[in-house]
Amino acid sequence: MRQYLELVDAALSGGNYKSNRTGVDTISSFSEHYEVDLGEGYPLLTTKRMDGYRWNSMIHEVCWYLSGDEHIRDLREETKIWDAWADDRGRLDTAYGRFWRRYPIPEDAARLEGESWPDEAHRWVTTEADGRRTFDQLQYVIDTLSDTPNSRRLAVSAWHPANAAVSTLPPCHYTFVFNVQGDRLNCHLTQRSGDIALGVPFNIAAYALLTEVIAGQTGYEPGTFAHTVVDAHVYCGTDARGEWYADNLETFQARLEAVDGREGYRTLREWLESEAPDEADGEDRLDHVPGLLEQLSREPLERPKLEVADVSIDELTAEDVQLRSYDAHDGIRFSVAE
Ligand SMILES: Nc1nc(=O)c2c([nH]1)NC[C@@H]1CN(c3ccc(C(=O)N[C@@H](CCC(=O)O)C(=O)O)cc3)CN21
Ligand SMILES: O=c1ccn([C@H]2C[C@H](O)[C@@H](COP(=O)(O)O)O2)c(=O)[nH]1
Repeated sequence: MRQYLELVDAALSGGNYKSNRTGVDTISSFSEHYEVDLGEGYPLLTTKRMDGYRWNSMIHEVCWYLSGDEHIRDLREETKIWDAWADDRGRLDTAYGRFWRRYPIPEDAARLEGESWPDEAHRWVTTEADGRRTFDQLQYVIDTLSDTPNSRRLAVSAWHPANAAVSTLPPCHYTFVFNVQGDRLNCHLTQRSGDIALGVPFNIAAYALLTEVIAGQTGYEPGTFAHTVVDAHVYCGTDARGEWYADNLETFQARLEAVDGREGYRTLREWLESEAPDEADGEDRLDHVPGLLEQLSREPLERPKLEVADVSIDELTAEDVQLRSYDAHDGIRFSVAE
């Protein structure tokens, strides 16, 4: 997908060196935005292989979001990608789906006079087993798309400010809005923080899938997926390896600017590997720059297609989604900064 390569290039060429809570440094860029027409195929990356176990992780992650679960007990049977942020009972306070499907409604005593809140009989309110009331944002969007498709209020939020302030890992992709134009269903995602090499390819795949599923359920054609990433970053290593970028970013960026043609990215990668200190022992591939330069050197291939069974968001399983006509360059391994 061309737009992903442009995002990689924009962050590397315009980004600043930035340390952060993980201890793995980054090259970081502010407010990157791109748009993809889902009518031209499914935007799964082809410059690295994303089928097989990566696809399995992504699709089960989406099913976990849709489940509304606050824990990863089912998800971790399929993939380890969230294990590092959960406790041994599988509890995780970055439960996207918990807020998508079960956003907490204030108790009666916590409400102020004049505020509007739905009662327990309301269409999208659930009274849970222990009596607490929650709101299903995603079902609200789906039903409103059928009833009042021109609504400009089709927003879903995974952000609860008070929870985010104390959470181990507040949601990264924290709000999305659907918008109908003609017969097309568009989706705009805002992400506060994006790990361009590892997280963002999953995020693109997940929201493009979600848009296709909801378009199918509501009778629209999948339209544009628009994505804004506020802190768009490339991890570049720890200690001496990370610091090398602090001291040499200008030289690196001048060389990147001078690249002419795809082969030039490979030459830049070779220069980088010969100049930068090796990664510390046991810290292989926390520097994502070489793997991303490799991707920039590859020609994107034809976009694949998705086939999604006609089932509701409550019934959707991994088997209901088939990837068709997918061909990709070799996989690239990156390590995750915790
Ligand atoms: N630094 C960082 N980057 C992220 O993308 C990220 C976090 N932290 N923390 C929370 C979640 C977890 N996510 C992750 C975590 C790991 C992979 C990962 O290792 N992906 C491998 C495939 C691993 C697998 O499928 O088993 C890849 O090559 O894409 C991807 C997304 C996205 N998020
Ligand atoms: O879906 C996701 C989840 C997480 N990320 C990345 C973005 C950051 O690199 C880390 C989160 O660290 P913060 O310090 O909380 O920003 O995880 C992602 O890209 N996509």
